[in-house]
Formats: sequence, structure tokens, C-alpha cells
Amino acid sequence: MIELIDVEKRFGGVAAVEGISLRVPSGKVCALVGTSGCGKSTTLRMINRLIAHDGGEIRLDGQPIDSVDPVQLRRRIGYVIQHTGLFPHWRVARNIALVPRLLRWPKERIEARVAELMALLGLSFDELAHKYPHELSGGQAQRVGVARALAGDPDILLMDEPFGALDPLTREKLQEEVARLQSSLHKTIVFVTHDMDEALRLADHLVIMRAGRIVQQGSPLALLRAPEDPFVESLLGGLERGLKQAALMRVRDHMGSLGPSLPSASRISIDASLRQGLSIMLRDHAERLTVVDGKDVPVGELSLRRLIKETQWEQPTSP
Ligand SMILES: Nc1ncnc2c1ncn2[C@@H]1O[C@H](COP(=O)(O)OP(=O)(O)OP(=O)(O)O)[C@@H](O)[C@H]1O
Repeated sequence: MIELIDVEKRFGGVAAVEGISLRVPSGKVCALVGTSGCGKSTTLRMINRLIAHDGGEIRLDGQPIDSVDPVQLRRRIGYVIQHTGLFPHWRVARNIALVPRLLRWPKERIEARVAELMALLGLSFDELAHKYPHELSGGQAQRVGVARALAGDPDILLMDEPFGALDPLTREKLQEEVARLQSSLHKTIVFVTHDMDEALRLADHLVIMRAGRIVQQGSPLALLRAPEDPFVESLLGGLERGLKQAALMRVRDHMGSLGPSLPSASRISIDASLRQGLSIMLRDHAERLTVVDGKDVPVGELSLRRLIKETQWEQPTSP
């Protein structure tokens, strides 16, 4: 568990971060989002003591980070940055092996770990292990960056705009990979992003910052349902907010049973999102969709009328 309690940071007397308090339970993902210069990276870097905090307390599993040697601390914490931070004169395998080498693992264990991580991140060992970073595509380099951060099997992963420099398709693919990895690795992750869709997609806990302070924090759905002010609302997509909320909701949780009436010819997978359901309804001019399981067998119905009722029911009443 990561805890920040009333944390402050000043640069030359000017506050960069003021009174930040947040808690990330073990195995959960927290996203820091906000306008440029609001203190996201500073907050992240204080967690692994790349920057020292001036006030408040930061604790990892209850232990204040000031009481841990910074080098020991950083070996427990994987760190991924936007332009990968790979050593340009080291080959991929050596870059990934950085922390295991520092930890003085035996050679065979390091080699096995590098091969394991490259497989985990979808990187071909034979093709890429001996290349230098400049011989990689942006997506490959970023995967190597993530592999390197995971190499020492840290329980905590900090990621600063990890996919910021990638094209949208590669970015989406890597987001999927990180979500897939996280579902089995259960790391405690804090990441900084400018991409709200990325934050909504990956985070269990969303923290919105402005001018060094937290404006609002909570689960993505809670924030989408009740942004506290126009700034948060606009960051969350303004008029697109309903669709972003629908993207986080699953068909399986909102379908009804198959009625006596003829099933709709338009179908949707039980694993799809409500946003995808709405899109199919618009495309097919259909107010009802037949929900099918993985074997294409009808298992229920998604109805526009019911959806509207349910989402109204979930919206808080405005003051
Ligand atoms: N080493 C430093 N020395 C002086 N001021 C700094 C330093 N690092 C950050 N700052 C200032 O602290 C504030 C917060 O910076 P920070 O990099 O944390 O913001 P950010 O939210 O991550 O921004 P961006 O989204 O643009 O990366 C900014 O005003 C920045 O200029």
C-alpha cells in the first residue's frame, strides 16, 4: 500500500505540490491526471525519492520512505518513463537485466528472467535481445522499458506518461497489455497521464490535480457520475461523459432476460461495453440487441429503454 499524507514540495520557495493525500491499496492502479505543470510527475518522483518531499509523509506498507535507504527503496519500485530511459549503449537484454544485476542474481537466473520478461511483453528474444535501443520501434522500446521496470519483481510500479510518445494504435495495444499483465501480476501502480481515456481504462483510482493540489479523487465511475466542478467535468470529457461512463460498464451487468417477443437480429457479445452496445444500436437502428455468449448462443437482451432508465437511476440528482 502506498500512502501520501499531506505531502508538500517546494522548488525555490514556490509550491509545486501542496497538501496531497492519497492512498493506493496493494494491487490497485492509481492514475494522476491534470493540466501541465500541476505537479503530477513531482508527486510520482517523491514516491521513489528521486525528489525529496518537504512536508507530510509518504509510507510504503506503513513504513515512512525516509527511513529506507533510497537505493534499496528504488530496487523495490519499478519506474517507467516516457522516452524509456534505456541506456543507449546497452543491448536490450542488458537493459532489462539492470536491476537483477544490481541485485547480484546468478547469471543463469538473470538470463532466464530476461527471456521470461521478453516473452511476457511480446518481444521476440531471438530478434531483439541483441539490438540497441535505437534499433527498436517506439512501441518495442516502451515494452523493453516496462520489462526492465518489472525485472526485479518489484511490488510497486511508477509510470510517468509511459505511452505518451506512441501512436494511438500502439498506445492502445500497450494499454491492453498492461491491463492483461496487471490482471495476473497485481502490482501496486501509480501512473501519470495526459490521456483521460487511458486513465479511465486502466485506473481503479483516479486523482485529478490542479496547481499542486488534488481537486477530486475516486473511482473512474464515481468521478464520471459526479464531477465536483466544471474543471473536473471538462477533463472528464464534458458532453462525452455519458459515453465514457458507458465505456466502463459491461453488457453482462445490464442485460435483461430474453423476452417473449422476437429476438433482435442485431447481436452483441456479453463481454462488450455499453458504449459498444449503443454504437451498434445507432448503426443498426435497433432499440434492442440480442446478447450472445462466447459461442454465439443468445443469453439475454440489451434494451435502450432499460439502459436509459438504469443510467438515470445511477446519476445523482443535481442540486
Ligand atoms: N527540478 C525543478 N526545479 C524547479 N521547479 C520544478 C522542478 N521540477 C518541477 N518544477 C515545477 O514544479 C511544477 C510541477 O511540475 P511537474 O513536472 O510535477 O508537473 P506535471 O504535472 O508533471 O507537468 P507535465 O504534465 O507538463 O509533465 C511546475 O511548475 C514545474 O515548473
